[in-house]
Amino acid sequence: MSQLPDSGLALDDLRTRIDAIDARIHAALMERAQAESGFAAASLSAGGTSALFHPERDADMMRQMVERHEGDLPLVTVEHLWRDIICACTSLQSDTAVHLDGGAELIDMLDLARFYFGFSVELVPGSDAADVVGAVAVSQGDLGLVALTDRAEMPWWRELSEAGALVRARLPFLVLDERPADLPALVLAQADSLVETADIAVYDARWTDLLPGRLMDQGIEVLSFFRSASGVDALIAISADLPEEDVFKACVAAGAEPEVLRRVGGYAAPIDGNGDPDETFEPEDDAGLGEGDVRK
Ligand SMILES: O=C(O)C(=O)C[C@]1(C(=O)O)C=C[C@@H](O)C=C1
Repeated sequence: MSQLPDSGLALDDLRTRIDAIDARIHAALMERAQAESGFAAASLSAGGTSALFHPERDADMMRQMVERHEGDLPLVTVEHLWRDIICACTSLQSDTAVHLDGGAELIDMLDLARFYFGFSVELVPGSDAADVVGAVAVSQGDLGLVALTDRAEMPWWRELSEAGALVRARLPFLVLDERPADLPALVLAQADSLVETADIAVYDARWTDLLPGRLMDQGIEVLSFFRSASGVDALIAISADLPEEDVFKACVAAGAEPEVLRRVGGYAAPIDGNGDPDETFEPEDDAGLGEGDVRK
């Protein structure tokens, strides 16, 4: 009879053990899918949408997972399995499609979409980010996936609004030095009351002149920017603890006095999967900016 050196168990015994574990996993999956019923109605009465997309809750669950994770199985594998399970369960409650930004490499976009939303949701290719914003805004609770590039080809975030689509999550959520599905992206969804609980607030900020290099000193991350004829259109991220007037002051202190400053969403702070699970991800620099007031 063949033996496996690490466990000392015979092949048949190992298979019996695996069968028992699989039966427990399968039973738990069926139980979870059943437990999901009732969430759509509860979500609507809590001020959410029927989409059953609650990224702050997702973030809490992922943080718990990171804390209890041990052993050889890569954390990112557990993340993906868990995302697939969540989306398979929610798709029993609501039909949510995900609209994809056609401006990004299709293979990267598909990888990201399937990693986070599994195979239970319909994917709808869009022509560009603005198209995705529009599609989410008029949908029955669909989501949008927009690739984040330092420099945008158009200020697509101008169309984000409380009445339409807002930024609701940032991907990848689990930040690792190397990981699959690593295209930086934002998830868009229709406004719901739960956006207020996000860790990080996202603003549409516009000012004349250059993009100052001192924004990061004020705790402002430039997610993306567009250089217009009159100045800069930027999508910026800053702690959601700050009231809007303090965000304005922070921009002014950095040398970018906004003519427009509009809150256009928020997201749960990504987890740094490389280090201490209690620490949230801190971006290394100002979206690749150097020291001076340079990028035009
Ligand atoms: O806890 C919720 O609010 C749910 O809607 C349930 C659930 C889940 O399946 O665990 C589903 C979708 C959300 O994104 C987060 C969690």
